[in-house]
Amino acid sequence: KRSNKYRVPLPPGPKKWPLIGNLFDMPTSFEWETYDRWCRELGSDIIHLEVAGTSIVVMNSSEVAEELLDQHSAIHSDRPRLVMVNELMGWNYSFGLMAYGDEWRAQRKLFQQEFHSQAVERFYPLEVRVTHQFLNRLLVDPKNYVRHIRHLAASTILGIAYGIDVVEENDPYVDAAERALESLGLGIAPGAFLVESIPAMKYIPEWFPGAGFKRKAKEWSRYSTLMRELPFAAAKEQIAQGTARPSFTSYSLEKLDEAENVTDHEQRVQSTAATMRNGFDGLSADYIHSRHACQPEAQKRAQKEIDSIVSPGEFPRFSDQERLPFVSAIIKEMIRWKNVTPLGIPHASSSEDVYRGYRIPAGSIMVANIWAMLHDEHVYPEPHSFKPERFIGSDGKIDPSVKDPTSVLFGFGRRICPGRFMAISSIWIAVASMLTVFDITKPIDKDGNVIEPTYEYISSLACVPAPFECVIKPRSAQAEEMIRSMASEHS
Ligand code: HEM
Repeated sequence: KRSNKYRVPLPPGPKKWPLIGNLFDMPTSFEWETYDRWCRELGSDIIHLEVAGTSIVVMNSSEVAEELLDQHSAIHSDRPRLVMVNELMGWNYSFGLMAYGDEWRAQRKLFQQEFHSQAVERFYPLEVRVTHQFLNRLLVDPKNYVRHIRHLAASTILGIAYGIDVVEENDPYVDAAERALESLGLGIAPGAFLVESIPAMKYIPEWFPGAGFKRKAKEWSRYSTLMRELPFAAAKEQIAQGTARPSFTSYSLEKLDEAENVTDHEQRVQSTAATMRNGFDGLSADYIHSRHACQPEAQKRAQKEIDSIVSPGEFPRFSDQERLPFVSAIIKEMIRWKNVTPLGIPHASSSEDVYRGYRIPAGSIMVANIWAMLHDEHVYPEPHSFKPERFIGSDGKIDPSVKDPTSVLFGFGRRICPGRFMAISSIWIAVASMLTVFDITKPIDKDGNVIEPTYEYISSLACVPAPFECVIKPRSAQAEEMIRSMASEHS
Protein backbone atom coordinates (compact mmCIF):
# COMPACT_ATOMS: atom_id res chain seq x y z
CA LYS A 1 0.00 0.00 0.00
CA ARG A 2 2.78 2.35 0.97
CA SER A 3 4.71 1.76 -2.22
CA ASN A 4 1.58 2.39 -4.35
CA LYS A 5 0.97 5.61 -2.51
CA TYR A 6 4.45 6.89 -3.14
CA ARG A 7 4.14 6.31 -6.85
CA VAL A 8 2.00 9.45 -6.93
CA PRO A 9 4.61 12.19 -7.28
CA LEU A 10 4.83 15.41 -5.33
CA PRO A 11 4.42 18.64 -7.33
CA PRO A 12 7.70 19.77 -8.94
CA GLY A 13 10.04 21.92 -6.91
CA PRO A 14 13.65 23.05 -6.51
CA LYS A 15 16.07 20.22 -5.74
CA LYS A 16 15.80 19.00 -2.12
CA TRP A 17 18.72 17.89 0.06
CA PRO A 18 18.46 14.90 2.41
CA LEU A 19 16.92 15.83 5.80
CA ILE A 20 17.03 19.59 5.35
CA GLY A 21 15.13 19.68 2.04
CA ASN A 22 15.09 23.27 0.72
CA LEU A 23 16.07 24.85 4.05
CA PHE A 24 19.01 26.81 2.62
CA ASP A 25 17.17 27.85 -0.56
CA MET A 26 14.34 29.56 1.30
CA PRO A 27 14.17 33.33 0.72
CA THR A 28 14.12 35.54 3.80
CA SER A 29 12.50 38.60 2.19
CA PHE A 30 10.14 39.23 -0.73
CA GLU A 31 9.51 35.46 -0.75
CA TRP A 32 6.64 35.85 -3.22
CA GLU A 33 9.04 37.00 -5.93
CA THR A 34 11.32 33.99 -5.43
CA TYR A 35 8.36 31.58 -5.41
CA ASP A 36 7.11 33.15 -8.65
CA ARG A 37 10.55 32.77 -10.23
CA TRP A 38 10.78 29.11 -9.20
CA CYS A 39 7.31 28.45 -10.67
CA ARG A 40 8.29 30.09 -13.96
CA GLU A 41 11.58 28.17 -14.11
CA LEU A 42 9.79 24.89 -13.45
CA GLY A 43 6.92 25.75 -15.79
CA SER A 44 4.32 24.92 -13.13
CA ASP A 45 1.80 26.99 -11.19
CA ILE A 46 2.04 24.59 -8.26
CA ILE A 47 5.36 23.70 -6.63
CA HIS A 48 6.46 21.71 -3.61
CA LEU A 49 9.10 22.69 -1.08
CA GLU A 50 10.28 20.93 2.03
CA VAL A 51 11.92 22.58 4.98
CA ALA A 52 13.33 20.18 7.58
CA GLY A 53 10.44 17.75 7.18
CA THR A 54 7.68 20.35 6.73
CA SER A 55 5.88 20.09 3.40
CA ILE A 56 5.05 23.43 1.73
CA VAL A 57 2.89 23.78 -1.39
CA VAL A 58 2.99 27.10 -3.27
CA MET A 59 -0.08 27.88 -5.41
CA ASN A 60 0.99 30.44 -7.99
CA SER A 61 -2.24 30.93 -9.96
CA SER A 62 -5.80 31.71 -8.96
CA GLU A 63 -6.94 28.52 -10.79
CA VAL A 64 -4.86 26.29 -8.50
CA ALA A 65 -5.75 28.23 -5.36
CA GLU A 66 -9.47 28.15 -6.20
CA GLU A 67 -9.43 24.46 -7.09
CA LEU A 68 -7.54 23.46 -3.96
CA LEU A 69 -8.80 25.90 -1.35
CA ASP A 70 -12.40 26.29 -2.62
CA GLN A 71 -13.21 22.96 -4.23
CA HIS A 72 -11.11 20.79 -1.86
CA SER A 73 -11.88 23.03 1.11
CA ALA A 74 -12.81 20.09 3.37
CA ILE A 75 -9.11 19.13 3.27
CA HIS A 76 -7.26 22.46 3.08
CA SER A 77 -8.98 24.77 5.59
CA ASP A 78 -6.79 24.26 8.64
CA ARG A 79 -4.04 26.66 9.80
CA PRO A 80 -0.41 25.67 10.39
CA ARG A 81 0.50 24.91 14.01
CA LEU A 82 1.91 28.07 15.64
CA VAL A 83 3.55 27.00 18.88
CA MET A 84 4.92 30.38 19.95
CA VAL A 85 1.91 32.61 19.27
CA ASN A 86 -0.97 30.19 19.72
CA GLU A 87 0.26 27.85 22.40
CA LEU A 88 2.55 30.12 24.44
CA MET A 89 1.35 33.68 23.78
CA GLY A 90 -2.40 33.02 23.98
CA TRP A 91 -3.41 34.05 20.44
CA ASN A 92 -5.37 30.82 19.93
CA TYR A 93 -8.48 32.76 20.96
CA SER A 94 -8.38 34.41 17.52
CA PHE A 95 -10.27 32.48 14.87
CA GLY A 96 -7.97 33.81 12.15
CA LEU A 97 -5.10 31.75 13.57
CA MET A 98 -7.14 28.94 15.11
CA ALA A 99 -7.26 25.32 13.88
CA TYR A 100 -10.29 24.46 11.75
CA GLY A 101 -13.11 23.09 13.93
CA ASP A 102 -16.21 23.89 15.99
CA GLU A 103 -14.86 26.96 17.82
CA TRP A 104 -13.58 28.44 14.54
CA ARG A 105 -17.00 27.80 12.96
CA ALA A 106 -18.86 29.45 15.88
CA GLN A 107 -16.69 32.60 15.89
CA ARG A 108 -16.69 32.91 12.13
CA LYS A 109 -20.52 32.69 12.10
CA LEU A 110 -20.76 35.39 14.77
CA PHE A 111 -18.46 37.62 12.71
CA GLN A 112 -20.28 37.04 9.43
CA GLN A 113 -23.69 37.82 10.92
CA GLU A 114 -22.56 41.42 11.44
CA PHE A 115 -20.19 41.75 8.46
CA HIS A 116 -21.86 40.33 5.38
CA SER A 117 -22.21 42.61 2.36
CA GLN A 118 -25.48 44.25 3.50
CA ALA A 119 -24.80 44.25 7.25
CA VAL A 120 -21.67 46.39 6.83
CA GLU A 121 -23.83 49.25 5.53
CA ARG A 122 -24.85 49.90 9.16
CA PHE A 123 -21.28 51.03 9.74
CA TYR A 124 -21.18 53.52 6.85
CA PRO A 125 -22.06 56.57 8.99
CA LEU A 126 -19.16 55.76 11.32
CA GLU A 127 -16.77 55.32 8.39
CA VAL A 128 -17.85 58.71 7.02
CA ARG A 129 -17.44 60.43 10.41
CA VAL A 130 -13.93 59.09 11.11
CA THR A 131 -12.88 59.86 7.53
CA HIS A 132 -13.94 63.52 7.89
CA GLN A 133 -12.05 63.78 11.19
CA PHE A 134 -9.03 62.27 9.44
CA LEU A 135 -9.20 64.91 6.67
CA ASN A 136 -9.11 67.62 9.31
CA ARG A 137 -6.02 66.11 10.93
CA LEU A 138 -4.36 65.99 7.49
CA LEU A 139 -5.23 69.64 6.96
CA VAL A 140 -3.77 70.75 10.27
CA ASP A 141 -0.66 68.57 10.22
CA PRO A 142 -0.04 67.12 6.72
CA LYS A 143 3.55 66.06 7.40
CA ASN A 144 2.44 63.36 9.85
CA TYR A 145 0.12 61.73 7.35
CA VAL A 146 1.23 58.17 8.19
CA ARG A 147 0.24 58.71 11.82
CA HIS A 148 -3.15 60.10 10.78
CA ILE A 149 -3.82 57.13 8.50
CA ARG A 150 -3.02 54.74 11.35
CA HIS A 151 -5.29 56.77 13.63
CA LEU A 152 -8.04 56.53 11.01
CA ALA A 153 -7.68 52.72 10.86
CA ALA A 154 -7.76 52.45 14.66
CA SER A 155 -10.79 54.77 14.95
CA THR A 156 -12.64 52.78 12.29
CA ILE A 157 -12.11 49.39 13.83
CA LEU A 158 -12.47 50.38 17.49
CA GLY A 159 -15.69 52.19 16.55
CA ILE A 160 -17.04 49.23 14.61
CA ALA A 161 -15.93 46.50 16.99
CA TYR A 162 -16.67 48.25 20.31
CA GLY A 163 -18.34 51.62 19.68
CA ILE A 164 -15.29 53.31 21.23
CA ASP A 165 -14.01 56.77 20.22
CA VAL A 166 -10.24 56.95 19.97
CA VAL A 167 -8.44 59.91 21.55
CA GLU A 168 -5.78 61.86 19.68
CA GLU A 169 -2.73 60.96 21.80
CA ASN A 170 -1.87 57.97 24.00
CA ASP A 171 -5.16 56.22 23.53
CA PRO A 172 -5.10 53.23 25.95
CA TYR A 173 -6.86 50.89 23.50
CA VAL A 174 -4.65 51.84 20.58
CA ASP A 175 -1.52 51.50 22.74
CA ALA A 176 -2.62 48.07 24.03
CA ALA A 177 -3.31 46.84 20.49
CA GLU A 178 -0.06 48.23 19.10
CA ARG A 179 2.02 46.49 21.77
CA ALA A 180 0.11 43.24 21.28
CA LEU A 181 0.30 43.30 17.48
CA GLU A 182 3.99 44.17 17.53
CA SER A 183 4.68 41.15 19.74
CA LEU A 184 2.45 38.99 17.50
CA GLY A 185 4.59 40.03 14.51
CA LEU A 186 7.78 39.12 16.40
CA GLY A 187 6.37 35.82 17.62
CA ILE A 188 5.03 34.67 14.26
CA ALA A 189 8.08 35.65 12.15
CA PRO A 190 9.28 32.51 10.31
CA GLY A 191 12.43 31.04 11.85
CA ALA A 192 12.42 33.43 14.82
CA PHE A 193 11.94 30.74 17.49
CA LEU A 194 13.37 27.22 17.58
CA VAL A 195 10.32 26.00 19.48
CA GLU A 196 8.42 26.21 16.18
CA SER A 197 10.60 23.40 14.76
CA ILE A 198 10.90 21.49 18.06
CA PRO A 199 7.48 21.92 19.73
CA ALA A 200 8.46 19.78 22.74
CA MET A 201 10.66 22.71 23.82
CA LYS A 202 7.51 24.47 24.98
CA TYR A 203 7.62 22.27 28.13
CA ILE A 204 11.06 23.60 29.18
CA PRO A 205 10.69 25.55 32.45
CA GLU A 206 11.15 29.30 32.27
CA TRP A 207 14.23 29.34 34.52
CA PHE A 208 16.06 26.83 32.29
CA PRO A 209 19.10 28.18 30.38
CA GLY A 210 18.04 28.96 26.81
CA ALA A 211 14.37 29.30 27.75
CA GLY A 212 14.32 33.05 27.07
CA PHE A 213 11.54 32.46 24.56
CA LYS A 214 9.28 31.27 27.42
CA ARG A 215 9.85 34.46 29.39
CA LYS A 216 9.20 36.53 26.28
CA ALA A 217 6.05 34.54 25.54
CA LYS A 218 4.79 35.13 29.08
CA GLU A 219 5.34 38.89 28.82
CA TRP A 220 3.81 39.07 25.33
CA SER A 221 0.78 37.01 26.36
CA ARG A 222 -0.07 39.80 28.82
CA TYR A 223 -0.31 42.19 25.87
CA SER A 224 -2.63 39.90 23.90
CA THR A 225 -4.87 39.53 26.99
CA LEU A 226 -4.97 43.30 27.54
CA MET A 227 -5.85 43.93 23.90
CA ARG A 228 -8.72 41.48 24.16
CA GLU A 229 -10.08 42.48 27.58
CA LEU A 230 -9.58 46.25 27.88
CA PRO A 231 -11.82 47.58 25.06
CA PHE A 232 -14.41 44.87 25.64
CA ALA A 233 -14.77 45.86 29.30
CA ALA A 234 -15.18 49.53 28.24
CA ALA A 235 -17.82 48.60 25.66
CA LYS A 236 -19.75 46.53 28.20
CA GLU A 237 -19.70 49.39 30.68
CA GLN A 238 -21.03 51.82 28.07
CA ILE A 239 -23.77 49.35 27.13
CA ALA A 240 -24.74 49.01 30.82
CA GLN A 241 -24.87 52.82 31.18
CA GLY A 242 -26.91 53.17 27.99
CA THR A 243 -24.26 55.41 26.39
CA ALA A 244 -22.88 52.88 23.89
CA ARG A 245 -22.71 53.57 20.17
CA PRO A 246 -23.99 50.65 18.03
CA SER A 247 -21.11 48.25 17.35
CA PHE A 248 -20.33 44.60 16.70
CA THR A 249 -20.15 44.10 20.50
CA SER A 250 -23.49 45.80 21.20
CA TYR A 251 -25.28 43.96 18.35
CA SER A 252 -23.82 40.59 19.39
CA LEU A 253 -24.48 41.03 23.12
CA GLU A 254 -28.12 41.91 22.34
CA LYS A 255 -28.44 38.27 21.26
CA LEU A 256 -27.17 36.98 24.61
CA ASP A 257 -30.64 35.67 25.54
CA GLU A 258 -30.71 33.42 22.47
CA ALA A 259 -27.37 31.82 23.39
CA GLU A 260 -27.26 28.26 24.75
CA ASN A 261 -24.50 29.21 27.17
CA VAL A 262 -24.27 32.88 28.13
CA THR A 263 -20.67 32.78 29.40
CA ASP A 264 -19.44 30.99 26.28
CA HIS A 265 -21.28 33.45 24.03
CA GLU A 266 -19.79 36.44 25.84
CA GLN A 267 -16.29 34.98 25.63
CA ARG A 268 -16.80 34.37 21.94
CA VAL A 269 -17.97 37.95 21.33
CA GLN A 270 -14.89 39.21 23.19
CA SER A 271 -12.52 37.03 21.14
CA THR A 272 -14.19 37.83 17.83
CA ALA A 273 -14.10 41.59 18.45
CA ALA A 274 -10.38 41.38 19.26
CA THR A 275 -9.81 39.33 16.09
CA MET A 276 -11.31 42.19 14.08
CA ARG A 277 -8.63 44.45 15.46
CA ASN A 278 -5.85 42.09 14.32
CA GLY A 279 -7.45 41.71 10.93
CA PHE A 280 -7.80 45.38 10.34
CA ASP A 281 -4.74 46.85 11.89
CA GLY A 282 -2.40 48.19 9.33
CA LEU A 283 -3.80 46.46 6.28
CA SER A 284 -6.35 48.98 5.16
CA ALA A 285 -4.16 51.76 6.49
CA ASP A 286 -1.31 50.55 4.34
CA TYR A 287 -3.49 50.74 1.27
CA ILE A 288 -4.68 54.26 2.02
CA HIS A 289 -1.02 55.17 2.52
CA SER A 290 -1.18 57.52 -0.45
CA ARG A 291 -0.04 54.89 -2.93
CA HIS A 292 -1.93 56.78 -5.57
CA ALA A 293 -0.43 60.02 -4.30
CA CYS A 294 2.41 60.33 -6.70
CA GLN A 295 0.37 59.42 -9.74
CA PRO A 296 -0.66 62.92 -10.83
CA GLU A 297 -2.49 61.92 -14.02
CA ALA A 298 -4.69 59.35 -12.30
CA GLN A 299 -5.34 61.82 -9.50
CA LYS A 300 -6.43 64.59 -11.86
CA ARG A 301 -8.72 62.24 -13.81
CA ALA A 302 -10.38 61.04 -10.58
CA GLN A 303 -10.81 64.64 -9.37
CA LYS A 304 -12.43 65.62 -12.67
CA GLU A 305 -14.84 62.72 -12.30
CA ILE A 306 -15.67 63.67 -8.69
CA ASP A 307 -16.20 67.35 -9.63
CA SER A 308 -18.64 66.33 -12.38
CA ILE A 309 -20.73 64.08 -10.12
CA VAL A 310 -20.56 65.44 -6.56
CA SER A 311 -22.21 68.83 -5.92
CA PRO A 312 -19.79 71.66 -5.04
CA GLY A 313 -19.23 71.88 -1.29
CA GLU A 314 -20.16 68.23 -0.71
CA PHE A 315 -18.22 65.03 -0.09
CA PRO A 316 -18.79 61.80 -2.05
CA ARG A 317 -21.27 59.36 -0.51
CA PHE A 318 -21.32 55.58 -0.70
CA SER A 319 -24.32 55.86 -3.02
CA ASP A 320 -22.03 57.65 -5.57
CA GLN A 321 -19.79 54.60 -6.03
CA GLU A 322 -21.30 53.45 -9.34
CA ARG A 323 -21.11 56.94 -10.75
CA LEU A 324 -17.43 57.27 -9.82
CA PRO A 325 -15.90 54.33 -11.73
CA PHE A 326 -12.46 55.89 -12.07
CA VAL A 327 -12.16 56.34 -8.28
CA SER A 328 -13.06 52.66 -7.91
CA ALA A 329 -10.53 51.78 -10.64
CA ILE A 330 -7.81 53.63 -8.68
CA ILE A 331 -8.64 51.56 -5.62
CA LYS A 332 -8.57 48.31 -7.61
CA GLU A 333 -5.17 49.27 -9.01
CA MET A 334 -3.83 50.34 -5.59
CA ILE A 335 -4.64 46.94 -4.09
CA ARG A 336 -3.35 45.07 -7.16
CA TRP A 337 -0.15 46.98 -7.82
CA LYS A 338 1.51 46.62 -4.41
CA ASN A 339 -0.61 44.30 -2.37
CA VAL A 340 0.03 44.36 1.34
CA THR A 341 -0.62 40.63 1.93
CA PRO A 342 1.39 39.01 -0.89
CA LEU A 343 1.11 35.50 0.57
CA GLY A 344 -2.22 35.82 2.42
CA ILE A 345 -2.39 33.65 5.53
CA PRO A 346 -1.23 30.07 4.86
CA HIS A 347 -3.76 27.26 5.09
CA ALA A 348 -2.84 23.74 6.23
CA SER A 349 -4.04 20.39 4.92
CA SER A 350 -5.72 18.15 7.49
CA SER A 351 -5.38 15.02 5.32
CA GLU A 352 -3.65 13.86 2.16
CA ASP A 353 -4.97 14.98 -1.22
CA VAL A 354 -4.25 14.19 -4.86
CA TYR A 355 -4.49 17.07 -7.31
CA ARG A 356 -3.61 17.08 -11.03
CA GLY A 357 -1.87 13.77 -10.44
CA TYR A 358 0.30 15.20 -7.66
CA ARG A 359 0.26 14.10 -4.03
CA ILE A 360 -0.26 16.76 -1.39
CA PRO A 361 0.85 15.28 1.92
CA ALA A 362 -1.30 15.68 5.06
CA GLY A 363 -0.08 18.59 7.20
CA SER A 364 1.23 20.54 4.17
CA ILE A 365 1.39 24.31 4.53
CA MET A 366 -0.59 25.73 1.61
CA VAL A 367 0.74 29.11 0.47
CA ALA A 368 -1.31 31.15 -2.04
CA ASN A 369 1.05 33.48 -3.93
CA ILE A 370 -1.46 36.34 -4.21
CA TRP A 371 1.28 38.69 -5.41
CA ALA A 372 1.97 36.43 -8.43
CA MET A 373 -1.77 36.24 -9.23
CA LEU A 374 -2.04 40.03 -9.17
CA HIS A 375 1.07 40.41 -11.35
CA ASP A 376 0.20 37.83 -14.00
CA GLU A 377 0.91 39.60 -17.31
CA HIS A 378 -1.76 37.50 -19.07
CA VAL A 379 -4.42 38.92 -16.75
CA TYR A 380 -2.94 42.39 -16.17
CA PRO A 381 -0.65 43.47 -19.06
CA GLU A 382 2.35 45.53 -17.85
CA PRO A 383 1.65 44.30 -14.33
CA HIS A 384 4.31 46.44 -12.63
CA SER A 385 2.89 49.74 -13.93
CA PHE A 386 0.19 51.68 -12.08
CA LYS A 387 -2.63 51.84 -14.66
CA PRO A 388 -6.11 52.25 -13.17
CA GLU A 389 -7.50 52.71 -16.68
CA ARG A 390 -7.03 48.95 -17.23
CA PHE A 391 -10.27 48.47 -15.29
CA ILE A 392 -12.32 50.93 -17.37
CA GLY A 393 -14.25 49.67 -20.40
CA SER A 394 -14.98 51.56 -23.65
CA ASP A 395 -18.29 52.74 -22.12
CA GLY A 396 -16.38 54.54 -19.33
CA LYS A 397 -17.65 52.09 -16.70
CA ILE A 398 -15.82 49.36 -14.78
CA ASP A 399 -15.04 46.64 -17.35
CA PRO A 400 -16.41 43.35 -15.95
CA SER A 401 -14.12 41.32 -18.24
CA VAL A 402 -11.01 42.47 -16.32
CA LYS A 403 -10.49 40.25 -13.29
CA ASP A 404 -11.33 42.11 -10.11
CA PRO A 405 -8.24 41.98 -7.83
CA THR A 406 -10.51 41.55 -4.79
CA SER A 407 -11.33 38.06 -6.08
CA VAL A 408 -7.86 36.91 -4.96
CA LEU A 409 -6.69 39.65 -2.59
CA PHE A 410 -8.79 38.37 0.30
CA GLY A 411 -7.80 34.72 0.10
CA PHE A 412 -9.80 31.64 -0.71
CA GLY A 413 -12.22 28.98 0.44
CA ARG A 414 -13.75 28.73 3.89
CA ARG A 415 -11.08 31.01 5.35
CA ILE A 416 -11.64 33.87 2.89
CA CYS A 417 -11.29 37.23 4.67
CA PRO A 418 -14.64 37.89 6.39
CA GLY A 419 -13.79 41.61 6.75
CA ARG A 420 -13.49 42.20 3.00
CA PHE A 421 -16.70 44.20 2.49
CA MET A 422 -15.87 46.51 5.34
CA ALA A 423 -12.23 46.83 4.27
CA ILE A 424 -13.15 47.91 0.75
CA SER A 425 -15.86 50.33 1.87
CA SER A 426 -13.58 52.07 4.36
CA ILE A 427 -10.77 52.37 1.80
CA TRP A 428 -13.21 53.68 -0.83
CA ILE A 429 -14.64 56.44 1.34
CA ALA A 430 -11.21 57.53 2.59
CA VAL A 431 -9.65 57.69 -0.89
CA ALA A 432 -12.68 59.33 -2.55
CA SER A 433 -12.86 61.96 0.22
CA MET A 434 -9.12 62.69 0.12
CA LEU A 435 -9.22 63.17 -3.64
CA THR A 436 -12.20 65.54 -3.30
CA VAL A 437 -10.40 68.05 -1.14
CA PHE A 438 -6.64 67.48 -1.38
CA ASP A 439 -3.95 67.64 -4.03
CA ILE A 440 -1.16 65.22 -3.22
CA THR A 441 2.08 66.02 -5.03
CA LYS A 442 5.74 65.14 -4.99
CA PRO A 443 7.88 67.52 -2.89
CA ILE A 444 10.36 69.96 -4.46
CA ASP A 445 13.86 70.35 -3.04
CA LYS A 446 15.54 73.72 -2.38
CA ASP A 447 16.95 73.79 -5.92
CA GLY A 448 13.51 73.35 -7.44
CA ASN A 449 13.95 69.66 -8.36
CA VAL A 450 11.13 67.19 -7.87
CA ILE A 451 11.91 64.59 -5.18
CA GLU A 452 10.74 61.21 -6.47
CA PRO A 453 9.10 58.98 -3.85
CA THR A 454 11.06 55.91 -2.82
CA TYR A 455 8.38 53.30 -3.62
CA GLU A 456 10.22 51.12 -1.13
CA TYR A 457 8.47 48.39 0.70
CA ILE A 458 9.32 46.76 3.97
CA SER A 459 9.10 43.00 3.57
CA SER A 460 7.85 41.21 6.66
CA LEU A 461 4.73 39.08 7.00
CA ALA A 462 2.97 41.89 5.23
CA CYS A 463 4.59 44.05 2.54
CA VAL A 464 4.33 47.50 4.03
CA PRO A 465 5.06 50.75 2.18
CA ALA A 466 8.01 52.62 3.67
CA PRO A 467 7.08 56.21 4.54
CA PHE A 468 7.80 58.62 1.70
CA GLU A 469 7.65 62.37 1.43
CA CYS A 470 4.67 63.98 -0.25
CA VAL A 471 2.94 67.34 -0.14
CA ILE A 472 -0.72 67.33 0.87
CA LYS A 473 -2.53 70.62 0.25
CA PRO A 474 -6.24 71.54 0.08
CA ARG A 475 -7.37 71.92 -3.53
CA SER A 476 -8.99 75.32 -2.86
CA ALA A 477 -10.18 77.68 -0.13
CA GLN A 478 -13.62 76.10 -0.48
CA ALA A 479 -12.14 72.62 0.07
CA GLU A 480 -10.42 73.88 3.23
CA GLU A 481 -13.68 75.34 4.48
CA MET A 482 -15.52 72.05 3.75
CA ILE A 483 -13.03 70.09 5.84
CA ARG A 484 -13.22 72.48 8.78
CA SER A 485 -17.00 72.68 8.82
CA MET A 486 -17.42 68.87 8.56
CA ALA A 487 -14.94 68.34 11.39
CA SER A 488 -16.75 70.78 13.66
CA GLU A 489 -20.08 69.15 12.78
CA HIS A 490 -18.74 65.76 13.92
CA SER A 491 -16.93 66.99 17.05
C1 HEM B 1 -7.50 45.56 2.72
C2 HEM B 1 -7.64 44.97 3.87
C3 HEM B 1 -7.57 43.48 4.08
C4 HEM B 1 -6.89 42.52 3.38
C5 HEM B 1 -5.99 42.70 2.16
C6 HEM B 1 -7.17 41.26 4.01
C7 HEM B 1 -6.68 40.04 3.57
C8 HEM B 1 -6.92 38.84 4.20
C9 HEM B 1 -6.40 37.57 3.75
C10 HEM B 1 -5.54 37.35 2.52
C11 HEM B 1 -6.82 36.63 4.63
C12 HEM B 1 -6.49 35.14 4.59
C13 HEM B 1 -7.59 34.39 3.88
C14 HEM B 1 -7.27 32.92 3.73
O1 HEM B 1 -6.88 32.27 4.71
O2 HEM B 1 -7.37 32.39 2.59
C15 HEM B 1 -7.60 37.29 5.64
C16 HEM B 1 -8.19 36.65 6.70
C17 HEM B 1 -8.88 37.32 7.69
N1 HEM B 1 -9.21 38.65 7.71
FE1 HEM B 1 -8.71 40.03 6.35
N2 HEM B 1 -8.00 41.47 5.07
C18 HEM B 1 -8.27 42.81 5.16
C19 HEM B 1 -9.09 43.44 6.07
C20 HEM B 1 -9.72 42.81 7.11
C21 HEM B 1 -10.63 43.45 8.02
C22 HEM B 1 -11.10 44.89 7.92
C23 HEM B 1 -11.00 42.51 8.95
C24 HEM B 1 -11.90 42.64 10.14
C25 HEM B 1 -12.80 43.56 10.33
C26 HEM B 1 -10.33 41.27 8.59
C27 HEM B 1 -10.45 40.09 9.28
C28 HEM B 1 -9.92 38.89 8.87
C29 HEM B 1 -10.07 37.65 9.62
C30 HEM B 1 -10.78 37.48 10.95
C31 HEM B 1 -9.41 36.65 8.88
C32 HEM B 1 -9.25 35.18 9.23
C33 HEM B 1 -10.39 34.36 8.65
C34 HEM B 1 -10.35 32.90 9.04
O3 HEM B 1 -9.28 32.38 9.35
O4 HEM B 1 -11.42 32.28 9.01
N3 HEM B 1 -9.57 41.49 7.47
N4 HEM B 1 -7.66 38.64 5.35
